[in-house]
Amino acid sequence: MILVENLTRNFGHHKAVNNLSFEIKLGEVVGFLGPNGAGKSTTMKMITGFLPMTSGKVSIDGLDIGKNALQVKQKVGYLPEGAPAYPDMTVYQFLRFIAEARKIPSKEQDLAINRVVEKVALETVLNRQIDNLSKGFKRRVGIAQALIHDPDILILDEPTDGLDPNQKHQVRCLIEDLAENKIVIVSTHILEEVTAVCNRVIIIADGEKRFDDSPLALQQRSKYHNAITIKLSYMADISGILELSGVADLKHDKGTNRVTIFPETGQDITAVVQQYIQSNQLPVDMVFPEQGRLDDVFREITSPKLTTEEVV
Ligand SMILES: Nc1ncnc2c1ncn2[C@@H]1O[C@H](COP(=O)(O)OP(=O)(O)OP(=O)(O)O)[C@@H](O)[C@H]1O
Repeated sequence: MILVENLTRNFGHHKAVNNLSFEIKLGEVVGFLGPNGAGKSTTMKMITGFLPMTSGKVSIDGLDIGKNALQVKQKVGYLPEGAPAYPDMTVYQFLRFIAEARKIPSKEQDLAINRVVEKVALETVLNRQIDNLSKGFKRRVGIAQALIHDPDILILDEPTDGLDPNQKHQVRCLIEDLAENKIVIVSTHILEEVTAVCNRVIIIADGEKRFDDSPLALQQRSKYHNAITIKLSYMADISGILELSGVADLKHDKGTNRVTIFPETGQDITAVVQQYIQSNQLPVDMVFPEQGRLDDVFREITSPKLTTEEVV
């Protein structure tokens, strides 16, 4: 278990992380989200013991990181932002080097290297120089080094940043696979990542926690959650839709002839809308169920807090 209590880090007068508290249990895959400069990497570095905190407390399985840094680091695998490695080394040399640095006994190193090479599928590039690998493979090498000592906790800072869609997909599948019996924290500013791989979302902005709940709860904050958009092939009278039970509002974009129908909170309006379309023989080309627009929710959650003077 990870327990973070009132974690704070100042750089000069700037509070990069401000009084952050949360608790993460085994089996949780946490998306740690925030805009650029929100304090994600600074938090990750403090949780992994790579950066001293200004104040607060981090403990892992009851061990205070300030007092037991070495023991805590043995429990944690960390992929820093940008997945730094030694570019002149081959993948094998790098993993061997990390196994040494992690003080894995010589007799167990081959086993540890083979295990992560298989897990992360690095067999085909084992003897290639890291510098010459694609970004996707470089990232996988970074994940392999984080896993080499078989940690219970995996902290990945922007693991899919800069990857193409196929590579992103591969890394996400890998994270899902790894998450089974670990705690995984994935720092990202990519919203789709959260719904793809995480079962919990923590959002920070200006170093402070702004949201901590499930990805579904995040989607439910969107006005578009469970809304339905229909595309009309030509103009038709749709005024009766607003009278339907459970419908809160509608938006008609006359340029594209798309109508978005918003439900009252918690209502499922699929059946009533479909029935209305049929009984009124509306010229509908397509029907799109909406999941919720996370971009809007993210903007709302992370927008700067207004001061009392600004509110007045
Ligand atoms: N070593 C440092 N010295 C001074 N300021 C720093 C240092 N490291 C981070 N900061 C500042 O602290 C704030 C938080 O930075 P951090 O890198 O943690 O943000 P982030 O959420 O990871 O951003 P990004 O998504 O851009 O990586 C930023 O304003 C950053 O400029």
